[in-house]
Amino acid sequence: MSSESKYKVVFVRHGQSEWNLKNIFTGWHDIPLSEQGHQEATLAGQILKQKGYSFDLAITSVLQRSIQTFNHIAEELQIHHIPIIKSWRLNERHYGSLQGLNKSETAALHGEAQVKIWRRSYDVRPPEMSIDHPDYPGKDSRYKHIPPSSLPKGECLKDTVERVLPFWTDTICKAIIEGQKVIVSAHGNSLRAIVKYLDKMTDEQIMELDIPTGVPLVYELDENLLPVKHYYLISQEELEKKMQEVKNQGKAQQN
Ligand SMILES: O=C(O)[C@@H](CO)OP(=O)(O)O
Repeated sequence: MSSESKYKVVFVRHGQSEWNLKNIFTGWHDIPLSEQGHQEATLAGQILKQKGYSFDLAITSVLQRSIQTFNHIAEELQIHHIPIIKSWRLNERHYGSLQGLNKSETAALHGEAQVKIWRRSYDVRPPEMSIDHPDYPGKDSRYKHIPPSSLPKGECLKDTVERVLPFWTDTICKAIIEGQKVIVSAHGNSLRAIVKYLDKMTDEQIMELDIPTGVPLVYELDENLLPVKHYYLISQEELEKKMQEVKNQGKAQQN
């Protein structure tokens, strides 16, 4: 089995959004970056520039926080000209009727253990969103090409894996094999879906993985697109701090 690195792909979770800041379940709700999120995305671009990265193709979800994040990176790297593929398949995990609720208040009401199950279990779905909910994707013209039966009303990570992986294989892997340098600007849980697949993580292992906002994550892949190694482009200390911040969002009391 080859373990030589042949390709690199860079993932980045969008910078902090307005709803990350307010600690609200977000999912497919289309909320912009916060001031801190804009700064994190700019910093991600500066780090990539400083380390000599450049890209031929950008891939984002159809949610503005991922697109804004790439735009900051494009600004820093001066790569506004490269093609961007935007796909709903990279959207955040759909959080069902939890979307719009504060995570700490939900933990105070239902318990931290239940919130951890909703946030991080592999195959337990959050409560379903009704089709009357203002955020129901069937009301949004950007999803009109998707058959209603494929539109989520609330996903567990397993559901997200099932919609992300065909896109990973058919579009992202294809571009990587063609020799394109690809950056993927997406979301905490759509990236957890890809990472679980790449690193063959168990359903238990993935529960403990949190992806911080606005930090480039490099995967080196062999000729068969199997991972050789991966690393974040910030110090271990900063990384642990940022990962812990994500974990803490499910606590009834912050701090
Ligand atoms: O609210 C969400 O959509 C996600 C990402 O921000 O949160 P969590 O980390 O709780 O899965």
